[in-house]
Amino acid sequence: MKNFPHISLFEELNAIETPFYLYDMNLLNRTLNKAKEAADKRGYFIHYALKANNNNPLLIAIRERGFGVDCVSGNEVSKALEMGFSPDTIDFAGIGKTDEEIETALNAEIFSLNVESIEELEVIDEIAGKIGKIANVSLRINPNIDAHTHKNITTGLSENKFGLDLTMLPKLVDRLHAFKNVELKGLHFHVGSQILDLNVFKELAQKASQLNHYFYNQGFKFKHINMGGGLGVSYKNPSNESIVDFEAFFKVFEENLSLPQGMKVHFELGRALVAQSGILITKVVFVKKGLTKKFLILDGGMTDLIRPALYQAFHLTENISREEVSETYDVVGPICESTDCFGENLVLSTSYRGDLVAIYTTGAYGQVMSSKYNMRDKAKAYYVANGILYTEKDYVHAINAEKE
Ligand SMILES: Cc1ncc(COP(=O)(O)O)c(C=O)c1O
Ligand SMILES: N[C@@H](CCCC[NH3+])C(=O)O
Repeated sequence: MKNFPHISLFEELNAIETPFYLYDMNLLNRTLNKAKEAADKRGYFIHYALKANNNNPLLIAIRERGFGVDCVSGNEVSKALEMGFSPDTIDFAGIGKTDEEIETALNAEIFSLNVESIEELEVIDEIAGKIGKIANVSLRINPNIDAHTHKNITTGLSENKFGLDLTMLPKLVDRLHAFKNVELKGLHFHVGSQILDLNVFKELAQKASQLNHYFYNQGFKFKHINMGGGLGVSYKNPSNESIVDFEAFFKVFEENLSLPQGMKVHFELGRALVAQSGILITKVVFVKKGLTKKFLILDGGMTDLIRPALYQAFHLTENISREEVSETYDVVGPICESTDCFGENLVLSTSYRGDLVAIYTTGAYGQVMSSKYNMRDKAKAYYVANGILYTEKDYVHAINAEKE
């Protein structure tokens, strides 16, 4: 259990019904502080990509540091507003916004609707006209950059369902002046997720600067440029690399963006802000001997954490009930699907029925992507702060009491 930082709480954790998510609020706060410090010193603004995790304690910490929110559905916009984020810090992306979702965003007068097609722009213009609003809009351009990440989470290559293709720009520019109820505020990019190669961001910064220049020369003087999210985290080494190098990330943009004076630079980070703060805790139900393999069958499965099944994603997995590392297992969940497997040939402590197993780096795209398939109950969330274990209600109560 080299990586488990909350072993002093073992008895309490062992008494909770598994599987459950455990969030480290001290680590979250340190991560947010580092990100903010590196962004603030360059005048950059971060919208947290709420899709990564929408639990209230995390959103409160994010709001309190003055971050905005990046949303991808009308319900996410409503959630951000409900949690007290100021409308002028909320942006809304997504290729298939419904009329109702567009209306929700327009009525709330959010910072920007990030538009992904000419067809969408036409509808936004029409709806804004109908309800007497001027829509704040940014154009999501697909810069045709290879994000060098898993093919299922890359979004910036040509003929991707996301964004406006570069070849369409002349046609787009011709049409832009015709929209009466739209104010073009900025450009938006996002090329993929879990990007570890900073050269991808260097290429993005350079291409984005050229594209902004192209629009500038056509008379479009945008107020902001949004570089999206996508910064990756270490799934292999969560305890040694618990906080992403935000300084190095923002420096790439500082060195490679070339923009007119006064233009604001925005980001939409999700995973890098919250992934390492979450751990999925699950219990060994059976240790099953196969013909040549041993299976560790857990009570947590792909309904609780779908990333391994969906993207063949690796998450470091440890038996936290025992010390010595000595056996090789295929670690699987109980769901009736062959892809319900957290990892093959993983080396863990010799494990026994009832042991607790920690699956790390699950704060982003973990709990939010859970389902009730097989009529399973959803895993609950617990929070640790300063060595104390809380339910969500108790944690929110404690931080409110602290403020009084
Ligand atoms: C448009 C957009 N912005 C931001 C994000 C956040 O990405 P990440 O969690 O990789 O930072 C995503 C998800 O990939 C996205 O699609
Ligand atoms: N959900 C994905 C990333 C997609 C991000 C949204 N565009 C993951 O778990 O890695």
